Formats: sequence, C-alpha cells, structure tokens
Amino acid sequence: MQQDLAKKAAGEAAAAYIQPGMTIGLGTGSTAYYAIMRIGELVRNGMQLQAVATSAASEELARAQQIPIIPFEQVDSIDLDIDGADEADESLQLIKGGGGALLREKIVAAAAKEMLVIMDASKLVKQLGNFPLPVEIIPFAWELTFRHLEQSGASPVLRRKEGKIFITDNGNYILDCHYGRITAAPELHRQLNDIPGVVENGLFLRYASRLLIGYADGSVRSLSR
Ligand SMILES: O=C[C@H](O)[C@H](O)[C@H](O)COP(=O)(O)O
Repeated sequence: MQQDLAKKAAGEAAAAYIQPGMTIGLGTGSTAYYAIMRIGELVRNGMQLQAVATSAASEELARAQQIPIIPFEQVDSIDLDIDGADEADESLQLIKGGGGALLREKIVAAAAKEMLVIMDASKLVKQLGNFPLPVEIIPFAWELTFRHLEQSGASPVLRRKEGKIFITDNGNYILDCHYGRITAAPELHRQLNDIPGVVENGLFLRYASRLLIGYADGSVRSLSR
C-alpha cells in the first residue's frame, strides 16, 4: 500500500514533463499505470498529444482513457518515453522486464529523445542484480539457450504464470537470470545478446535521462544525468 502511494506519486509527477503536441511513449507496469491515468486526464481536459504503447496491456488502458494511440509506421520520433523500472542505480542504469515487456520497451526507449523513469524509492540500488535480469528468448530450442545462459554465470528460471509458460506480447519466453550482483553491465549486455536464441535482455544502460523517485508521503525526488 505504501509502495502504491510512492508509485502513484512518481507516475503522476511525470505529467509535468509533457508538452502539448508531444508524441509520448507509454510504459508498462503498475507505476506506468498511474502515468497513463494522469495522461488520460490531460487529454480529456483538452491537451493535444499522441502516444505509442510498449505493450498490449498499456495500449488497452490508454485507449480506455481516450489517449490517441498511433501506429509505429506513423511515428517520426518519440518526444518523451515514460516507463517504470525494476531496479535503477545512480548512474541511471536500469533492469526492466519484470512484467515481460522489455523488448518493446527497449525499442521505444531507443526511439525516444528522452526517457523518464518512474519508480518507488525501493527500486533505487547501489548495484544492479538483486532483481533477476529478464532475458527474452525465442521458444525454439529454448533449452539450449537456457544452458548457454547458465554458462554465462546466471541461474536462469523459465518464467511461468498461473502454471503455464509465460508468453510475451511477441510470442517469446522469458528467462529470469539470477546474478546476485552485476558488476560489468555493458559486457554482460553484449554477452547476453550474442547468444543465439536471445532476443533482448532487460539491461537498459544508456536510455534513461531522468529518474522520478516517488515516496509514500507523496514527495518525488528527481535524479538526472
Ligand atoms: O516489463 C515490465 C516493465 O519493464 C516494468 O516497467 C517494470 O517491470 C516495472 O514495473 P512496476 O512499475 O509494475 O514495478
């Protein structure tokens, strides 16, 4: 509950960075939910903007809030991407993908001029890695990819939901990789994406331009590059 108040504070604070006419990237997850709800209010109060969504769930929520969603072929550039994170360090490196949306989230983040990360204070860490790193893999021969990842020093776990293998919006699987501490994130990022069968991993190392860190008392701390 306290954590929800903190997420709400961070999510709603993102609205202050939105200017009329912008194309916004809508993130995924329980913190992005609050940002999307707030953006819906702005739209219903007359602000002109358009958005792209990083998941089917966020697209559905945004449409229900009357936020105009445009197809990617109509996107020239994204002015501001607003998304959550599972962990962030003070260099603004992130782990994302706890909700399984990391691939689309990374594509949108890479296309955005700015990425605003909204999170509650519990997610700010000294070193990434306590949260298991989500790695999206294709289902074909996934057991081989699993073994490859084990050799990288991870303890991968195939993600399941309600007893069934979790399937991403892209039809892929997720391996949650326990590293404990990630000391050389850029090397790990490269190493993981070099493994055949790996589509993308949840390390976002150079995208975030600002963290909005929410607290249960409603206050928000901003940390930027
Ligand atoms: O795949 C999901 C995303 O990366 C989320 O942004 C991340 O898991 C944080 O989600 P939440 O705000 O629900 O903690």
